[in-house]
Amino acid sequence: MSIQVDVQIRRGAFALEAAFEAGPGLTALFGRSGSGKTTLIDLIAGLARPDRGRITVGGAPWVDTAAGLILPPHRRQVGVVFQDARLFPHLSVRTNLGYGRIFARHRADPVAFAAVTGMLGIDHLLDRRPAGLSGGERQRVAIGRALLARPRLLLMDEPLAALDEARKAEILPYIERLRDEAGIPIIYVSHAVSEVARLATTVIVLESGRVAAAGPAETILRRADLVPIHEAEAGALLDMVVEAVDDATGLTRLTGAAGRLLVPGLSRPPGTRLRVRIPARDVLVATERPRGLSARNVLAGRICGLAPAGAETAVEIDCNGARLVARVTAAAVRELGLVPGRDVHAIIKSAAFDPAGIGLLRPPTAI
Ligand SMILES: Nc1ncnc2c1ncn2[C@@H]1O[C@H](COP(=O)(O)OP(=O)(O)OP(=O)(O)O)[C@@H](O)[C@H]1O
Repeated sequence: MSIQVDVQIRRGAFALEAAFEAGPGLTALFGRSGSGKTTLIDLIAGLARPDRGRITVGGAPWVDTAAGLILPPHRRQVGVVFQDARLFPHLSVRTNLGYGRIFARHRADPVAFAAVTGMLGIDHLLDRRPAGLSGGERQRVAIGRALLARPRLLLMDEPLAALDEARKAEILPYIERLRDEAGIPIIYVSHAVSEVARLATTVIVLESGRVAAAGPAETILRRADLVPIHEAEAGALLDMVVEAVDDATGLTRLTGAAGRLLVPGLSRPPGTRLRVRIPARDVLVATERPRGLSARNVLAGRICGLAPAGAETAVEIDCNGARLVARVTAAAVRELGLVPGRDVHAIIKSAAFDPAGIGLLRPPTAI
């Protein structure tokens, strides 16, 4: 299932003109405040009408202005999750969940109900009222309600923005499961690099109502010129597998194309596939293998690109097919003679490994 969007709309002084395609997994719409993310969600959900354009979901046209077609929201089979959960306060969680079903116009399916509540970890909350739930629990119920309407597409507009860090950490694994198990494309609006890095299969960068870049999360997020919020947050995403707990250090040993990494604070069983984000600011470059260094993680590689990143330079390093990126000053580039093709060592500071930023990874199943 995929979705194709090619739309134009003017809202006051703001003009949106955007085209993109989203496949299975989670597609992040990423951009500064005011870049048009919510406008795009409104157009896909049917809450706004484009001046011109087409939206097609799984081959079915939802919008085709040339043909005079604009399906109303209730005929779009789309689930929407907003920043606030928007549950009915006087109803139990179980009844709130049922509301999605009523609009889907089909009868209760106890198997689907149990699968959704199990996936979101909300079985034990069914008889409670929203007021007694934490913010994270409420959002999980809101996601469950959207899923039980059997949408062909799930739109999530900054679903974690109103939660504190602890609640965000609690809900992120459920969104990972949703991405990997729900079997429907998810379009996810965020301006938090860490969230996008952890969750996104594909990233669409919006700038002033236009698509500035689109592609796999690994490719987009390491480019400082495309990470629009704070270029210091650009970084690499490495696909790694848990090997074992290292006896000597008690750290978890991860292995991947780039080599081995020792990471603190992870309790994942061997064989677990992870996405590890390594911010460019936490990577140093050495032209010889460093000795007498406190950093444990040193990966050998070859410079494959240099790009300006604000006052500094982003050095892209190919470590056996995996790409790392380091931010260094222009002076260091000159003094160390950093040029494409040069063999180097990337030293990863331990600050790079924030356990909250390490996500579970499973390839999305094609549907
Ligand atoms: N109904 C409207 N009338 C006029 N201008 C509008 C309307 N709705 C949105 N805009 C403008 O369109 C631009 C894009 O807004 P939008 O909400 O899509 O951005 P966003 O990327 O979702 O921002 P944020 O991250 O702050 O939610 C903004 O400049 C906004 O002021």
